[in-house]
Amino acid sequence: MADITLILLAAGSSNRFNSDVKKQWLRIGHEPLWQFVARKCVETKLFSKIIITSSKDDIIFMKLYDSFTFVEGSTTRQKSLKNALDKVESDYVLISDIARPCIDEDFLKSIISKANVADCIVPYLGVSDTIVYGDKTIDRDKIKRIQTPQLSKTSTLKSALNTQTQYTDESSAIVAYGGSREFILGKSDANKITYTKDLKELPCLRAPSEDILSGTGFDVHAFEDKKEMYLCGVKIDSDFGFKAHSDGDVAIHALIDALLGASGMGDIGDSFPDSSDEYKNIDSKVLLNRVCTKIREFGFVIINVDISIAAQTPRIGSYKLAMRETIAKILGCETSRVNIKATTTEKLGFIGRKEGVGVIANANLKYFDWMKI
Ligand SMILES: Nc1ccn([C@@H]2O[C@H](COP(=O)(O)OP(=O)(O)OP(=O)(O)O)[C@@H](O)[C@H]2O)c(=O)n1
Ligand SMILES: C[C@](O)(CO)[C@H](O)COP(=O)(O)O
Repeated sequence: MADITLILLAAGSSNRFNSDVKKQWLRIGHEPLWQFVARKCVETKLFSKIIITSSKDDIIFMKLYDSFTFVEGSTTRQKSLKNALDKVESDYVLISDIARPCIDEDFLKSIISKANVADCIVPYLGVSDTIVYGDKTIDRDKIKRIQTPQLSKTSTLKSALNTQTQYTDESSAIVAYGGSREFILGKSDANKITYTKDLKELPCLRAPSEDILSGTGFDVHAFEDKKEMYLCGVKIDSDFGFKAHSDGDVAIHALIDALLGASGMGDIGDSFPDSSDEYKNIDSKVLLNRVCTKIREFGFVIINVDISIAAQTPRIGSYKLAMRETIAKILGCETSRVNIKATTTEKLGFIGRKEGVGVIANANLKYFDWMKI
């Protein structure tokens, strides 16, 4: 069998999908869609290497899920593809949109079996409706809806893409370059998710798991004179604040770790390293907002959070409602889904000696149910 590298393109921004969730992160059972597709392709044993293109922001999290070769994408499909092609050494390369999740082994084999027939093997579907272009009814038998996966000779495709012209698929680039293209009949299972309505047409997609995912976060900060104090995003009336690289909002930091824990997305230092100047004195509400956006993009919904603040000083009671409201607004949930508790440590330990504050937070998430869209 020919040596074939598979490139799965997953660096798009899902604009037309128009949802909080990016289509490549929709959950099939527990798996994000990109992993569901890649795993099925691994199981076919047809490929010597699998490369996945993804946005720079997503790659760090994808690496927590699996050990494929991840390559940073770019602003267009073709530019993302070129980044991945730089890593291809095999004679043939099969390229597919991650947004075509229901391609199966038989379909892949039927495309690969034509490897020697042309420079690019392309699946297509015909159309059965009348087609009008401007005022003119055109011959619909000449219309082809082009699908992926497409199999190309690697050297031909690399040469064909050595251009500034942007093509919407590999076969168009190869034909424009003077290469040959062989069409084979595609299938509706290989249709692409572009809009949310497309999901209903794809038979292989299982519902997301109904499991509840729970995470815990813990953080401590020492007091520091002459700083403003923020807890849960609320300014506290105090002569001192917290020693920290950021604004020191220890409660938001614990909450971020709880959310990252529940979603399996590492910890706060992985996302916002304290070695980076970008985060110096940063408002922790901005960090929480970024984490919430990512959590939603990756297919999670926040159920509730619970925050326990251990402080001998300051007294928290009068701030609790403002804290709940501030956090709920950032989380995009009802105030009732955010609970704030406070306790002293009965003057024991570093908290009791008024040297700092400790916070434990808990978060519960579920998967976004795209079947209800
Ligand atoms: N800069 C880009 C744009 C697209 N793609 C990938 O190319 C495939 C086809 O693109 P499309 O369906 O248009 O996806 P998006 O670009 O995400 O969608 P939209 O145009 O609606 O934002 C997708 O699997 C997408 O992830 C990519 O790798 N890099
Ligand atoms: C490659 C493709 O899927 C073939 O139909 C299509 O051209 C991708 O276009 P998009 O605008 O990037 O979705």
